[in-house]
Amino acid sequence: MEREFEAKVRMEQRQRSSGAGRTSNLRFRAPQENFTADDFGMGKVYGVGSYSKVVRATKKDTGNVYAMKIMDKKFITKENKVTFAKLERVILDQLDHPGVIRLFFTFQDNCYLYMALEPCEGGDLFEQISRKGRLSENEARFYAAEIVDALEYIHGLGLVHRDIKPENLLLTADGHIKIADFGSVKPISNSKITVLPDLLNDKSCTFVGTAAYVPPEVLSSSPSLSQKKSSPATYGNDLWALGCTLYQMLSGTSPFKDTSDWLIFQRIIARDLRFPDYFSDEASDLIDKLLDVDPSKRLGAGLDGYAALKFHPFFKGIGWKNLRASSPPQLAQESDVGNGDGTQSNVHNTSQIREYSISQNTVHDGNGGTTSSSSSDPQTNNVSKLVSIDSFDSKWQDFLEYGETIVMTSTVKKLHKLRSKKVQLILTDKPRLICVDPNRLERRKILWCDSPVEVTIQVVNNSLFKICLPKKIRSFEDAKERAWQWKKAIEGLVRQ
Ligand SMILES: Nc1ncnc2c1ncn2[C@@H]1O[C@H](COP(=O)(O)OP(=O)(O)OP(=O)(O)O)[C@@H](O)[C@H]1O
Repeated sequence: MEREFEAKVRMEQRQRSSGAGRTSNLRFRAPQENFTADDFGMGKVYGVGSYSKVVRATKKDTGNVYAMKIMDKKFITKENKVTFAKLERVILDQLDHPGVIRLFFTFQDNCYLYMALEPCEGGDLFEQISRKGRLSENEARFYAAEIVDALEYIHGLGLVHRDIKPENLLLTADGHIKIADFGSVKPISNSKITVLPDLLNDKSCTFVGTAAYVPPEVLSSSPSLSQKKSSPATYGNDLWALGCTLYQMLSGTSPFKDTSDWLIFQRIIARDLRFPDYFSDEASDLIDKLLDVDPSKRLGAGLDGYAALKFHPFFKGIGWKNLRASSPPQLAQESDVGNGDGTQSNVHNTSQIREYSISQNTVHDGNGGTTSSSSSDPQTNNVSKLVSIDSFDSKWQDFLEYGETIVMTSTVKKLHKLRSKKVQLILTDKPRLICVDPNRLERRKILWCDSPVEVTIQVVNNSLFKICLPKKIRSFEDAKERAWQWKKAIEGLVRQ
């Protein structure tokens, strides 16, 4: 795998030195350094994405702090994510806007690629919505304005982000928005951004976004999402996602939220959109215009689109020229509990749809969940992805025995009567299912280990599942909606 990765990089370098393509004179602003991981003190994990882990890293000699995006070369090669990683590197290198995460430098070693990014200590917009339940109109207006300002810049360069969602909208320590995660970006034909031709043409770049924020035209252009057919990338994609994000800020949940991706897609295609009555007329009107089924008619698309968007009555009072100098909303801290209507249902609804099929073979299980009869089952595919990315996180290594590997892990809620407790569930290849206190980093229990003991998993819905042991049933809620993945992973190990 590693060789394959190096070969791809070498091929890219050869193409560059032979002058092929539009990047023959591409010089990186953010240099490729000869640093090693030992040059940094690695701190807390900011977040884990589908192909990376982002860690707070302090350069030992300068004391400078970075958000270090670390990608396992074997993992990204195996999962065909090399293009995403390279594309993000090349694009971020050329972006310069206060509303976009800045890339400072990159380096690599035998196993990992490292991207030193500007750190965002305020978490992401999803967390703010979760903590507050829902945002006030003033708060939502401010964040929406900063997103519009950054999108105007990105679109002005001829780029479509294609994965705008609250999780990718990060917050600085003082509360300003920065757009992150440019792995799905698509340059349009006359883009001002320089990109290697192989990055533009690579088939592994097929991408349709994140279920809850995907516009209807992307769904109707790929009846089976497994088809390697490029979805039409237009600025309208991001404007639709902006409309969904604004709706989510104001209500606490995304507008087409449902219990499975399949049902979400049905609601998007039917534009099954309902506005809560506490939305102001201006907010409803703006969202309505961003969620136009015709991408070219969405407010913000078209030639003078951004002027029309910025002058919408919802944005009345926004000082567009001084946005970054004006005071952002107060950030809610982790201990703050939201009490709006959105709190209860505010679980991540962001499963990413990249190259697998969700169409004909998906059937409903009668419990509000879905399962699939085919080998291209998304849930099954996700399990194999998680095997790698979860093993990538070494925080839980202390709980393992020698040679034991993590198959899947998640912070979940253990539900008991009316109470719930946060626990870290760790499934290993031994196999064992370990329950850890994630705050104290102490082992609480081994729920199950390889023995003649029968274990089955009952899925209640995408988030809720029960681990059924002969003498005990324990209920859990996985906010990342991985109930089906837990079932497949645990029962898969039982069968082996
Ligand atoms: N600059 C940053 N500062 C602080 N946290 C960050 C930064 N960049 C990313 N993160 C955190 O790390 C998480 C993963 O980052 P990112 O989305 O870039 O990874 P990814 O592997 O491309 O994931 P995916 O494509 O699944 O969203 C983010 O959701 C966020 O919580």
